[in-house]
Amino acid sequence: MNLLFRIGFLDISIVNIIDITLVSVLLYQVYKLMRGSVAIKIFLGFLSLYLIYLVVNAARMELLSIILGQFMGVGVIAAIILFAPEIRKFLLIIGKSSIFSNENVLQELLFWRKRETQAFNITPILEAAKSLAGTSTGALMVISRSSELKFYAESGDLIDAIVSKRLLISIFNKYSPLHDGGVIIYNGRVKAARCILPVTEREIPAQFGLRHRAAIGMSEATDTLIVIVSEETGQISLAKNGSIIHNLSFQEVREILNDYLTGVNTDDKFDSISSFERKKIKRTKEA
Ligand SMILES: Nc1ncnc2c1ncn2[C@@H]1O[C@H](COP(=O)(O)OP(=O)(O)OP(=O)(O)O)[C@@H](O)[C@H]1O
Repeated sequence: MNLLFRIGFLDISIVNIIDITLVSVLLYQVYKLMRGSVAIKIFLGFLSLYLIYLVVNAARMELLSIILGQFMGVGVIAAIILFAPEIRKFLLIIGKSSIFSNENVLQELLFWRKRETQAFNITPILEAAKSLAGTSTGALMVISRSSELKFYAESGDLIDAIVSKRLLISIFNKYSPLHDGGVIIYNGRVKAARCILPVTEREIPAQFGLRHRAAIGMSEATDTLIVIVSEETGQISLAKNGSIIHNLSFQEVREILNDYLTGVNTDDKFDSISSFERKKIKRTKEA
């Protein structure tokens, strides 16, 4: 059964409406994924060309339709090459939200294993951050609640030691061979140090260098919370889901870290990069 509606001279069926709704949702998701990156301009260019192609095709303008049709055919391959990072990110997001992304959930289903608790004592992390900030020592700590992040851990040196203030301070000490890159902390253990994290490709405020770029990139690619201690200012920031909160007090870091590890939604606390810029401009004007 396919109900038909007549709007003007157009006959629209329920299937058409579902089709249009799904395409709109998909396009919006793609737009959200690319917002702020250079790729959005290329995407909008492609979309405009495709719409012109549809109109030209419907109007039966054959010559133009053939030319644009050829361009669209090559365009798909070109789009795959041009949008490779965005396609990768899109697939990662799907993987992240799927049941198989969580190693423990999979193990639970397959082996009926009891899930280990992910909440652990965060005081050593906070005290280390405080001490590192006090001596303006740069640090990047990736806290994961759902996975060991083996792929990223293997890019650095595997450690697998109980997290402690002394250990973290030793790792990030400027003279330590392990201080470059990020540490990965999972289930109360420092899994690895000197890890290379993915760098965001979005435009971010000029004040953020590579350390912050890597933290934002890691938060885009995984469900992790990243603690950043700035070497330049000694300030502490947190990154999650591609957003960042800057210059936090230790109490704020403690609260957000606690909420994250106990599964409370903290997303509303994080500024998107654009709103961070807007707030900064407002603060400058007010001063
Ligand atoms: N892809 C990456 N993965 C992990 N760590 C990285 C990555 N890129 C840079 N870093 C770390 O960031 C350091 C460089 O930080 P940089 O000064 O450029 O950043 P920043 O955001 O300005 O931070 P700060 O405020 O501490 O100066 C490097 O020494 C390295 O430890």
